[in-house]
Amino acid sequence: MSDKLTEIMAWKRHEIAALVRPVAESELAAASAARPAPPSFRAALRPADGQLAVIAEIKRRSPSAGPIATAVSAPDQAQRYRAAGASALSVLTDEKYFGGSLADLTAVTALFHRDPPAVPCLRKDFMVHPIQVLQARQAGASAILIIVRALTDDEIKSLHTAAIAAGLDALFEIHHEAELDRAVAHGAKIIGVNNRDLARFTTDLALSERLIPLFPREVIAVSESGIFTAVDGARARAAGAHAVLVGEALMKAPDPAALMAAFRAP
Ligand SMILES: O=P(O)(O)OC[C@@H](O)[C@@H](O)c1c[nH]c2ccccc12
Repeated sequence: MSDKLTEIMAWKRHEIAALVRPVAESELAAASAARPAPPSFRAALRPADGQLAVIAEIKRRSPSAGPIATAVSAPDQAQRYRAAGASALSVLTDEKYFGGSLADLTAVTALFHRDPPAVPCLRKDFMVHPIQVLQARQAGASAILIIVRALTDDEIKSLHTAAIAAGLDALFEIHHEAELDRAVAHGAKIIGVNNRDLARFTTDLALSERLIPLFPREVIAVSESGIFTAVDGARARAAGAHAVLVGEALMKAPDPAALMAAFRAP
């Protein structure tokens, strides 16, 4: 595992230590039933028109890019992305490394509740315990992230079981072929290739081109990171991606709608 990812996961375990307690599937189901059902993340990634789905990420900064758009309001950015045609949103909720928060996610889903239509939101964070899945459901998320290379099989099983109990989808993120086998073994329905190597902070879409063709046909494929241009979007589509997950390029785009259209251009 990359040293930066190791560092972040260690921080995350420390950060949530005070919250950690057993979380029964019944509690997750009750938390889900107590709130309006969130829009389906999985359905958003297979649009009826067959076009490439765009998951637009709200990301103020990152270890690899540094500051991106540090003063942006999450609800404002969410509205901008919705107006631009985003299929779904990815909302960073890690504060230390990415400048996000659970409050951001709650504000975005509350906005969509007040002012429909709602766009499904992925809670983008380093998940290590079901308590974070409960937090995600309570914040109105539609999906959570499972970073395969950073978790044991028991941890993955625990998070995936909790997500299912809470009525959430799970985006399994991989960076190597061995991780694809693990994700499939866990019954992943949505698998993303992170084109960024968190050890060297390099990105290479060749990773999506190599790994996505190996996915089982029924799995929804997402190409994540380092997608900036129409060519990048075309490469992801040609590799067999159903969706792209884009942060920095869309956070910096003067016209997010034009950039999303460019990713989808035939
Ligand atoms: O800003 P980019 O290069 O478009 O990357 C977006 C997204 O893929 C990236 O932020 C990401 C992919 N996997 C993650 C896991 C945690 C935090 C962030 C990420």
